[in-house]
Amino acid sequence: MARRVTAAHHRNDQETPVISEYRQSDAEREPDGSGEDHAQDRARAARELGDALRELVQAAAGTEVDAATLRKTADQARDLVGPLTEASRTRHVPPTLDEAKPGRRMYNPASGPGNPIAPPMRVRVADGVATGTCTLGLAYEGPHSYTHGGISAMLVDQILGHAHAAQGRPGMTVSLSLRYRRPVPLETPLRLTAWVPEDSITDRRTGPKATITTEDEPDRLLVEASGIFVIPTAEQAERIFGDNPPPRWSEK
Ligand SMILES: CCCCCCCCCCCCCCCC(=O)SCCNC(=O)CCNC(=O)[C@H](O)C(C)(C)COP(=O)(O)OP(=O)(O)OC[C@H]1O[C@@H](n2cnc3c(N)ncnc32)[C@H](O)[C@@H]1OP(=O)(O)O
Repeated sequence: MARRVTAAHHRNDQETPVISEYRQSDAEREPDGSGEDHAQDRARAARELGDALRELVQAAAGTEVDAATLRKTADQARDLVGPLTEASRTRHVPPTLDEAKPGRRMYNPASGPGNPIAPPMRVRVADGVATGTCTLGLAYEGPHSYTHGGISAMLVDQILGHAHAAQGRPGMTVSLSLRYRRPVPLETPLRLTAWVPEDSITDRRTGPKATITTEDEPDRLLVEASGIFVIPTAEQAERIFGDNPPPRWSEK
C-alpha cells in the first residue's frame, strides 16, 4: 500500500536555475544540523535516479535489440516501480524536496534534474536575460535526426518563464508563439536565450522573447519565440489551485 506524503500547504512552485551541485538551504537544516546530510543526500539521490532513468529512456529510444531482449527489459523496468511507490505524493502536494528548498523544482519536465523526461535544461539568469543549455537525444526526435517541435516549444516556454520571473514574480503562460526557422539538431549542444522587452511590461503581464541556436553558431537562429506571461490575481490563483495557492500568487 502506497504511503501518501502530505504537506501542510503549497509553499512554492518556483522554478530554479538547475545547478550541478545542490547547496544546502537553511530550510533543509535541523537546528542541530542533523537534517543536513539527509536532505542533501536525498536531493543528490533524486538527481542520480533522474540521470539513470534518462540513460534508460535514451537507450530505449535508440535500441535495435530483438523482441526477447525488449520484453525482458520491460519486465525488469516494471520491477523498478514498486519500491518508488512505497511513499508517493498526489498532484495537489508539492514534492518534499521542493518544500525543503524554496525555488527548487526537482521534477520540472524541462529543467528538473530528477525528472527523466527533462533533458534537463540548465538555466542561468543574469541581468534579466535567461540562458538555457541542453543537448537533446533520440528520445526527443521529431523529423529524422532533429528535435520534435513540441519539445522546442516546451523548452522555450520554460526559458521565457524565467525571463518573465526575473522581472519580479513568476507568472503563467497565456500565449506562446514560435517560428521554426530551421530544424533543431539532436545530439548537439543548444542554447536558449530569453529576455523581456521593456515596452512589453505592465503590472501583471510581460511579453518575453526567446531564441534557440546551437552553442557553436549563436547567430544562426533556429527558432524564434514570443510569449505572454500573466501573474494571476489572488482570486484567480484560488480558483486554479484551491484554498492553498502558491504564496507568491496569494497576496490580495
Ligand atoms: C531561487 C528562486 C528562483 C526563482 C525562479 C523562478 C523561475 C520561474 C520560471 C517559471 C517557468 C515556467 C514556465 C512554464 C509556465 C507554464 O507552463 S504555466 C502553464 C500554462 N498556462 C496556463 O495553464 C494558464 C492558463 N490560463 C489561465 O489560467 C488564465 O488565463 C490566467 C493566467 C489566470 C489569467 O486570467 P485571464 O482571465 O486570462 O487574464 P486576465 O486576468 O483577464 O488578464 C491579465 C492580463 O493579461 C492579458 N492577457 C490574458 N490573456 C492574454 C492573451 N492570450 N494574449 C494577450 N494578452 C492576454 C489581459 O489582456 C490582461 O492584460 P492587462 O489588462 O493587465 O494589460
